[in-house]
Amino acid sequence: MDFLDFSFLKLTVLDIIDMLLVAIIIYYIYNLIRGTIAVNIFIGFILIYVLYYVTEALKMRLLSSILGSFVSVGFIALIVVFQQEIRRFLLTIGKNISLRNRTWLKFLFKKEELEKNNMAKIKPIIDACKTMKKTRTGALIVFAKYFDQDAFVNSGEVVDAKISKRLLESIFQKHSPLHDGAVIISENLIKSASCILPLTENDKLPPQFGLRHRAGIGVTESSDATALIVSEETGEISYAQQGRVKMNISFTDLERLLNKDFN
Ligand SMILES: Nc1ncnc2c1ncn2[C@@H]1O[C@H](COP(=O)(O)OP(=O)(O)OP(=O)(O)O)[C@@H](O)[C@H]1O
Repeated sequence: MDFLDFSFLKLTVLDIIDMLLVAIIIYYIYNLIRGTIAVNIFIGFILIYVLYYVTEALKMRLLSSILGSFVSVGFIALIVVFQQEIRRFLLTIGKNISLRNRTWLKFLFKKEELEKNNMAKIKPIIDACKTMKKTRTGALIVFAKYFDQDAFVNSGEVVDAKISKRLLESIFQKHSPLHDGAVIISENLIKSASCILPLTENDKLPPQFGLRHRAGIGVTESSDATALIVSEETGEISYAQQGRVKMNISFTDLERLLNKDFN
């Protein structure tokens, strides 16, 4: 069978390491975009890429040249389509580096002291959520690790105030002029209020999720922020992270999540 050349199947140890590394990268990319519509585009692109290699190895010239040109242009298209995910990926790398620095900080300044300080920051937020849950006050609070001036300030009102239970409750109470939209917390401050966020396009969300939940999830798809949503309808608290949402969480869970993500 001269026309079939399977010489490309000869594997060396380096090839196996190479494939393992590619598999790990693909797994991480998949994990990053799981639950978002980007996953379908990603799977489609991987299939075309595999097909291209198969047709090239089988020397199907016409098909492989068509797929080849698609793959080369596809890389540019991928950058455009996945710009939000690429941005999140780069932010995750940066975040991991700063997390490592924080581990050193814990060695330098006792772990318990950092946790105590963190709890002092989280408590007013949890207490405000308890009240808003009871009074069925809708709220959307975003915790941004990097405060993106353009994204958050342009659409809302600058607040730049210390985090306090009463301030959060006042912002979200129904008659406040700032109650519509999201509050952004960053750098230990309530940076802005009444911010308009990008809505998620995820079509697999529960039907009861309206604009507040969609905005909370949307902001976590396009940035490394996390979002806390108090439902006006049910008082339920949801927590969104990387485009995924945990519904109806308890205050103990909320405390654990904020302790992990907001410091
Ligand atoms: N793009 C947006 N960015 C930030 N907040 C938004 C955005 N769109 C809508 N909101 C907020 O969501 C509110 C409307 O919420 P809606 O009832 O549609 O949401 P929901 O997810 O069903 O939540 P709830 O359970 O509280 O009703 C608006 O009053 C506004 O405060």
